[in-house]
Amino acid sequence: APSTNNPRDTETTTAGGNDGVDTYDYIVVGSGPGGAPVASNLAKAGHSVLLLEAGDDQTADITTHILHIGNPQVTNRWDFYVRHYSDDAQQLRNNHLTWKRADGSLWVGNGSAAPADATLLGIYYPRGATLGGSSVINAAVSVLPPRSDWNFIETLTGDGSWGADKLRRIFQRVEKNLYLPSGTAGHGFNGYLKINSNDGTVWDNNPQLVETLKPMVSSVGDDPDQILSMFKRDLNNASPTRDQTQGLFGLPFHVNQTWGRFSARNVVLDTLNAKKANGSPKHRLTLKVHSLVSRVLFETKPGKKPKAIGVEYLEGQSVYSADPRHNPANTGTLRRAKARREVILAAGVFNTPQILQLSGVGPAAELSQHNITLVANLPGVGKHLQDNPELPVVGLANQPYVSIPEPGEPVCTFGFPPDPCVDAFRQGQGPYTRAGANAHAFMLKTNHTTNGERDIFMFGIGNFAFRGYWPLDATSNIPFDPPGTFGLSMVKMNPQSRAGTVKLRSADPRNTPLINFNVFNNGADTDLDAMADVISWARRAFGNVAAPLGPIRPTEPPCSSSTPADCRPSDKQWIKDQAFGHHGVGTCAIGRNNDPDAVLDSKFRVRGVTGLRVVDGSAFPRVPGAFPAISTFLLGEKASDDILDDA
Ligand SMILES: Cc1cc2nc3c(=O)[nH]c(=O)nc-3n(C[C@H](O)[C@H](O)[C@H](O)COP(=O)(O)OP(=O)(O)OC[C@H]3O[C@@H](n4cnc5c(N)ncnc54)[C@H](O)[C@@H]3O)c2cc1C
Repeated sequence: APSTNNPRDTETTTAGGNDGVDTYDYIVVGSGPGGAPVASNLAKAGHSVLLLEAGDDQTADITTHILHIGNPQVTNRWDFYVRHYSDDAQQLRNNHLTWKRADGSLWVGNGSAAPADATLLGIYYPRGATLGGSSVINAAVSVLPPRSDWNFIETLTGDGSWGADKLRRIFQRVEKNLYLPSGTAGHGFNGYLKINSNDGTVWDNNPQLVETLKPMVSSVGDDPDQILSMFKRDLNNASPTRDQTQGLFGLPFHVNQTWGRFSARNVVLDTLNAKKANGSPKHRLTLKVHSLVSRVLFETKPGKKPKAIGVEYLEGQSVYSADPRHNPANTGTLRRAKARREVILAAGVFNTPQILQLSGVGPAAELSQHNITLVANLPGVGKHLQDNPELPVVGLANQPYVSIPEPGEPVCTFGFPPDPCVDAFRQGQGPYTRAGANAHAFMLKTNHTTNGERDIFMFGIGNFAFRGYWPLDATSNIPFDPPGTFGLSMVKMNPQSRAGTVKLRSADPRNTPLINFNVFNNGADTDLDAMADVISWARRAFGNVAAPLGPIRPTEPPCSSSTPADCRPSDKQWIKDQAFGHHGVGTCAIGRNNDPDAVLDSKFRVRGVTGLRVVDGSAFPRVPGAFPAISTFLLGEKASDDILDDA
């Protein structure tokens, strides 16, 4: 069934001007890490809540439960194509541009190699569009941001309910830590948000990876002979020096005891399925999937700010054009729902600003181009899009990386059927029930850190380098990595560039917006120099990997010279050309009262109107740390507190 209604939750009111439209206390739009906790907490507090989600509920798809194979699928993702630059010449240098050919097929490669009949779509940027949002398709890396990211919001807004200590307490409230001794300071053990880390055994089966990481450990002054204990160091520890501490750590993930994905979907379903003793629903939560919200409805009265009183949505499967299953003939059925108290937008970094703009809340000049009636002139809606630039430093070892199988265990095909590891997973056994070899993080502080904190996050992969995303059904000129490839993925934290934009392509709510990340714009040298330093550092570390595996020969970024200074200009150009991202935030940012670009106040309220908040990745004024999912869950929790305080 496309929707799950608790009949007594909906009140179809014919009196009081509600026009026979279903009315709830709150309407939440989007069920990712931002929206799911809000919908759940408001319902648990006794309110009636309608949660509208454009995607499906894919709980029945086993791949959405197995982190090791849970990639974006046609059933759970939206395909966006973005620009990194306004400058066409620079844009065309990216090796992962997706193009559409005359026969409708997709091709991936840079501008110099594109077939003559190909039209540029852009750089592929998938988002989760399913119950649970992107937390159902992400890599589930679960890292708290540095304290400074939360303190920044406190300083920016002067709101003492922000700040690192406050958010750490929220984390403790919601975390269900599965990898540390109960009672470990700074962690929670009784919450809902399951976070697990490696138990150390994976490293026995991946000795070459361990050898590869040893020179990196030495480079920050740590003892490589102690490396196995470092894999269990807690990256989310509460030490006051955490954000300055370099070196190797274990990497936590939002998964359960047997490495099954825990996502925002669980938060919704657990609330929806909770029952009273008599078997009736415990909470007044109504979920409607296949519901693409097209605009917020406002009530306007003289002398008062416009008040959000509900939403319009298109009911139907795959109505949005980014859905790979989209059929343009499917226009959906227009529906309305009303909110007595508030509407909360949590549709993600691209769709929340799109909904606001379609509703008349955004930059006045842009809205008038699309003949949208202005409700509130907020120039910051869709501005300040930002991301963590990511790039692998790649090398070739003298041997292939071999992961030693546990005796008697099947060989996994990573989702290609028949995959014997899927059956084993269903029985709580096999390789998919344990941490993979990517369950480590190497943290580095470069000379370009702007605040004395570590500014680079890394992890290493054998036989493969992660160069970003492109449509899997595309043909491409991207070569396969030979066995022995070592891909050291680096993620730039605290990126300085915050100049991306999300603008309406048209007033059709089924159309995707125009997205340009404008990467390496402001503060470009800080980010580029930090990443270029890491490339030089990694080449040195590769050269120090012991025989017979090493030394590892650096292959990418390409540079034939052995003199680091000679490589630097081409390295910086390579970073500009090939860095990618998938952590976009900031398009409806919280900001100070006198900032014209501040879309939200410190309580997530949309300025210029009442009854409307934004609670998702768009609200961050800067990218939280290296990975935003856990920070977004915490936003959802904090916003729940703020909304209930006002209720
Ligand atoms: C492939 C991939 C890998 C990632 N890996 C990691 C990682 O390992 N660790 C990490 O921390 N972060 C990772 N991220 C990022 C992280 O998952 C997101 O930052 C996070 O999920 C954002 O949460 P959100 O609530 O803002 O939006 P989302 O999770 O994107 O949820 C938005 C929801 O709103 C729905 N929606 C959109 N428009 C409408 C509409 N008009 N009407 C109704 N519903 C709508 C969407 O269908 C979606 O379900 C990854 C993201 C991707 C895509």
